[in-house]
Amino acid sequence: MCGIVGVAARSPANQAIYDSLLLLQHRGQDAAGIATSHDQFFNMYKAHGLVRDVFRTRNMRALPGTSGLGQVRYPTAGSSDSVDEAQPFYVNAPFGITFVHNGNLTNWRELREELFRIDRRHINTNSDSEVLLNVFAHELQLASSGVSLDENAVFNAVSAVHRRTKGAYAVIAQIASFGMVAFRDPYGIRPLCLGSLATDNGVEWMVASESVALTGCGYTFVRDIAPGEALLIDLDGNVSSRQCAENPIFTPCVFEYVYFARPDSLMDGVSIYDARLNMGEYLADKVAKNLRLGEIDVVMPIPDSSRPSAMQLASRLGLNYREGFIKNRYVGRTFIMPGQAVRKKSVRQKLSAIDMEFRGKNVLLVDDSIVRGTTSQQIVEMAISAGANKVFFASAAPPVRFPNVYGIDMPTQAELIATGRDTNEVARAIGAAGLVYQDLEDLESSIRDLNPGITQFESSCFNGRYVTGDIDAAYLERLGSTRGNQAASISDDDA
Ligand SMILES: O=P(O)(O)OC[C@H]1O[C@H](OP(=O)(O)OP(=O)(O)O)[C@H](O)[C@@H]1O
Ligand SMILES: NC(=O)CC[C@H](N)C(=O)O
Ligand SMILES: [Mg+2]
Repeated sequence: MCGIVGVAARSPANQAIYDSLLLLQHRGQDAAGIATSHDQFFNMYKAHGLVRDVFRTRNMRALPGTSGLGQVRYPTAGSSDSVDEAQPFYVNAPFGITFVHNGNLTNWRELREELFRIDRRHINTNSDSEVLLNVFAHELQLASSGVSLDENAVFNAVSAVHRRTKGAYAVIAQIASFGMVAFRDPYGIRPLCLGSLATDNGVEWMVASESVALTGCGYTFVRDIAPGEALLIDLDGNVSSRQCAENPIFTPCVFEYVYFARPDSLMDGVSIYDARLNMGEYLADKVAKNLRLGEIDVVMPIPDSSRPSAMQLASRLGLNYREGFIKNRYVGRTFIMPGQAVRKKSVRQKLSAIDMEFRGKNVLLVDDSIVRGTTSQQIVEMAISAGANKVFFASAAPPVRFPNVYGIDMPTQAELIATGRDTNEVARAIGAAGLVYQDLEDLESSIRDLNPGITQFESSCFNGRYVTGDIDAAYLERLGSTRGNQAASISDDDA
């Protein structure tokens, strides 16, 4: 789940891009990059690491220009080792394009083959994003051949991208000496929004994965980009847009609301914070049905993402709410780290228990989700060694039982703790005295209650339904044997 940003400003853009990437850091911790546009040149710098480690003053100085793009990466194709797969990407023809992508294409292997055989384009990495850029570049070449590059050609190229590609993509691209284009796949699986800032020199624009990047940099949130829509910001700052998909069907990723997005973001008309409070409300009702409330002394969140849900659950049930785990603020998010060994080690480095909150008590721990069980297994253990009498567990999301193919790196069923286990068996596997999972219907209602316009969700990791229609057992098997093995080898190396 990468974070992407594009800035079309009236003064140097590098600092605003850097600042917004810091605000999107929770979406990708593996690599960061910025490409700015100055005169007819692009300047680019990308490397492994967190934003604050990647960019030194000298790198920032080498990024002049009033517009540019940035990305923080969480790999879902290729590997985290290759800096060539960090973003932005660049192609020199047609015109010169820099490009950032959040999401994951599901037909990128076929497209790569097609690009080479028919379109005569070579892809030099295993990144699906490089494939997506080359499809866009090829289609832009076709759409502008024999005519001058204009808005029509750009929008026609995006329409062709929608026809050829499958999967999830939120994209921002810069076309040299022409402008910035941003678009979202026809299902709007990954988020993208627009903000503006009035300055003495005119209006500046920012496009970003989450509204927190806009507001944190002083921009005002304008609107979400619609599924299938493309937006063009020309060199004078004029914005135009067009629906480029034939049949857009809004189907946002439910996991953005559960875990990925920051609580202070507004996404597709929904406050993430409010959605998580609602998740706590619904979960509370299920907890009340499944556990004996009189047995619970205290409710605790697992920092950070579960806090709003845990707090709301406790308040609805009239139970005490305490913080029993303290988070080391210098350790990043565990779930998006590459490799199981490093994820496992990080939970211990990241969270420690305050013994006095546990001693002799029956605690209900609340997390936003249980995926591989890395966090919950260790946290229950820590609670018990801190002196807890009984440890119950509640998850604000349903059991994760299916691989994700749209930008969350969980390629195999085998890695998911709920695979082949019912709720009681998962409870035993994580060492909990009782476990309550949210129902999918309630999870979706938590979000839909705040925006009834969302009629369906991309909830494949919970229900195995893949909205793009191209995912079958053979696809998942191939994904597991390629990416799953790769993930396993990362964990071995890191162990
Ligand atoms: O079952 P698992 O495979 O452990 O995955 C689920 C856990 O991972 C995430 O936390 P993370 O540490 O990534 O981030 P957070 O600080 O935002 O909660 C999520 O919030 C759960 O706690
Ligand atoms: N999580 C993402 O959005 C990843 C983007 C792209 N698929 C990559 O692997 O770099
Ligand atoms: Mg967590």
